[in-house]
Amino acid sequence: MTSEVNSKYSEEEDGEDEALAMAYYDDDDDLDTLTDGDLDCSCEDGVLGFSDPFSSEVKPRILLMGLRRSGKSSIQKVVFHKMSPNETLFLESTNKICREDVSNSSFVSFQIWDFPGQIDFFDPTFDYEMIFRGTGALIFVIDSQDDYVEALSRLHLTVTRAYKVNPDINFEVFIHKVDGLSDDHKIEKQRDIHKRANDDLADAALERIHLSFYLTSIYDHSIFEAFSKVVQKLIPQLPTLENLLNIFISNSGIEKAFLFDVVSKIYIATDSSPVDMQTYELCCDMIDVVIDISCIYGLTGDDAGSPYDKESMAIIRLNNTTVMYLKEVTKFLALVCFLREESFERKGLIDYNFHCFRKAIQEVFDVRVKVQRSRKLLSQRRWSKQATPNGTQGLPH
Ligand SMILES: Nc1nc2c(ncn2[C@@H]2O[C@H](COP(=O)(O)OP(=O)(O)OP(=O)(O)O)[C@@H](O)[C@H]2O)c(=O)[nH]1
Repeated sequence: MTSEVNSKYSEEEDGEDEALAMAYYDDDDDLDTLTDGDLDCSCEDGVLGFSDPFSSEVKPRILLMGLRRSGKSSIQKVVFHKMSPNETLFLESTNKICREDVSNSSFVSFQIWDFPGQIDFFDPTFDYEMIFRGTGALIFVIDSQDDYVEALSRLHLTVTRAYKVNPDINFEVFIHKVDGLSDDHKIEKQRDIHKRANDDLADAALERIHLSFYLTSIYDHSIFEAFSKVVQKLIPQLPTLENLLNIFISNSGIEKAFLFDVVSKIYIATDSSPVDMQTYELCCDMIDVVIDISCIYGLTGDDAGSPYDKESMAIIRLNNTTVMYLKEVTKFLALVCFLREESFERKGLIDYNFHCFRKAIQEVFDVRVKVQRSRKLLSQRRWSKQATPNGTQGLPH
């Protein structure tokens, strides 16, 4: 395997008024163009954050719940704090709700709430209605190496309570610690847990509650993949991003492309072809290589900046005629592509199309920022109206 990692790569000129048009790849080496209309980057509700119908904040909650020692804190530490899986052996039990903002370190913006193992819904000091009301996703972690009868009844109680308060929550069940199980055993456990959990809901006449199941472990990439899917469901512009990726790869002779949040290694979108775990793992490894090499060789002594910047790019040639190509999209996002060596000969074309892709993504982000600003203004106005008894005074300009 050979690799080139270039943190000082000069990009094409960013012409402000340049038409958004993507050149496309075909076997005849022709270059044609697609117009703005083909690149549908419209945003239905105009927010590239997360849908949060309950508050003016664009940051929904992701709750981590489950029995004691099921692995909740480990998941959070490994995915968002780069803790090595072995270090989680020394984590102390969580005894109060730990809230963490994930928005400062990466584009993917939400709050994670890590709950202590045993939550008592009947405890009057625990305002679960308030908590569930602003929740986007509830992740329930089940330890697959332990007896899960109690976990299933806890799952049922939690889900039914949460659903009553907020039927829009996505319910995600992580069948966790599967590293100790054989492949057959994993499938068998998943089938059994799936059946029992859904039977419990059917018995309570709550079949309409949809549970999604994932086999996870902190000792491989499965936890990152599962988290990626949880997060993707909360991005209202996902179809737009997928659409842009589809157009980009089909016009550039690329086989697969992922849009990654570099800090967490969560992929926020990919094209519509199926994801295979090995490809995803290779992408994660590539991001690690780029960040590590950039940290060692990319930062000068007086430079306290980030090892990942707008000039970051990398090419890795695998020994099976596949090329991996990574490029910076925004401060927090990278595009990682898989393509055949012969397609990579048309790198100029790919770079041009990438340039158009990046512009389109930027437009989607700009809409998000605009909407965030107007939401903030709106909530400030509401607040100032509430502050004056007759509501006649508006917000000072
Ligand atoms: N084998 C294996 N062990 C894991 C995995 N995830 C977590 N663990 C271990 O499970 C134990 C409990 O993990 P925690 O993260 O503290 O569990 P928790 O759910 O936060 O526990 P409480 O804070 O008590 O609710 C630790 O020893 C972890 O190392 C996994 O994927 N595989």
